[in-house]
Amino acid sequence: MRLVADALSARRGEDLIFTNISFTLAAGEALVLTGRNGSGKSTLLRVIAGLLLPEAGEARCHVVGEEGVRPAREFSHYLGHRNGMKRELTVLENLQFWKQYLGDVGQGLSLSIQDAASAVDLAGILHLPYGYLSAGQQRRFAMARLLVANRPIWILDEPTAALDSRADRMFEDLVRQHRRSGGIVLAATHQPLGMEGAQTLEMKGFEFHDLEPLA
Ligand SMILES: Nc1ncnc2c1ncn2[C@@H]1O[C@H](COP(=O)(O)OP(=O)(O)OP(=O)(O)O)[C@@H](O)[C@H]1O
Repeated sequence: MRLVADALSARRGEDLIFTNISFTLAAGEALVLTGRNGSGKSTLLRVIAGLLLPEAGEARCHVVGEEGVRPAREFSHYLGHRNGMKRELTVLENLQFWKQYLGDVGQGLSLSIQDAASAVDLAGILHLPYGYLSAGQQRRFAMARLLVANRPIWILDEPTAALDSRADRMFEDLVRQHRRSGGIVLAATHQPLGMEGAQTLEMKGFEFHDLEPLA
């Protein structure tokens, strides 16, 4: 599996946020996005995940043994700033929904919901409504979503916000394990996050132009 971002440009509202971004990631490789607030990190991650249409270019996957290419979104997990869970449903119901909705793609097997809960150190509270959990517990279960459906590309936007240092390490291990089994990881993060040897890409954002003084 290879992920290729080819000359991507994206617009938010009227503004071009970035142009001509290209990179290639092979199985097991990772990319860390850096850059100041508002420089376009989340926008690029959302474009690759297929949640925003690019203005130009494409993000595609080359799958070993398959002819042709497929959109990167078909192989991607996206963990954004929000957890993507319904507060009124139990943790189990939320994860059941995601397991069924996302399904497995590529080689490799997903974990059962019980095993995913254990992997994020929260076995035993699957029956609780998601809204009852602490912010850190909610984030851990959002991470468990990455495990209940097998998708080779993990797209992570500040994934460890709200986590304590123990949970940071737990997530680092999950990222390392994912990469060892051939997974690809893209992240906007200020934490080390198991991203050893990762490529980095500094987002510059669009240029601010000086405003004309008022007459
Ligand atoms: N829905 C939107 N409509 C219009 N402009 C937007 C929208 N979302 C983001 N932007 C603008 O796009 C630019 C890039 O935002 P983005 O969230 O990609 O940056 P970021 O590098 O991830 O920032 P941060 O580090 O603060 O999370 C910013 O100038 C932001 O104001």
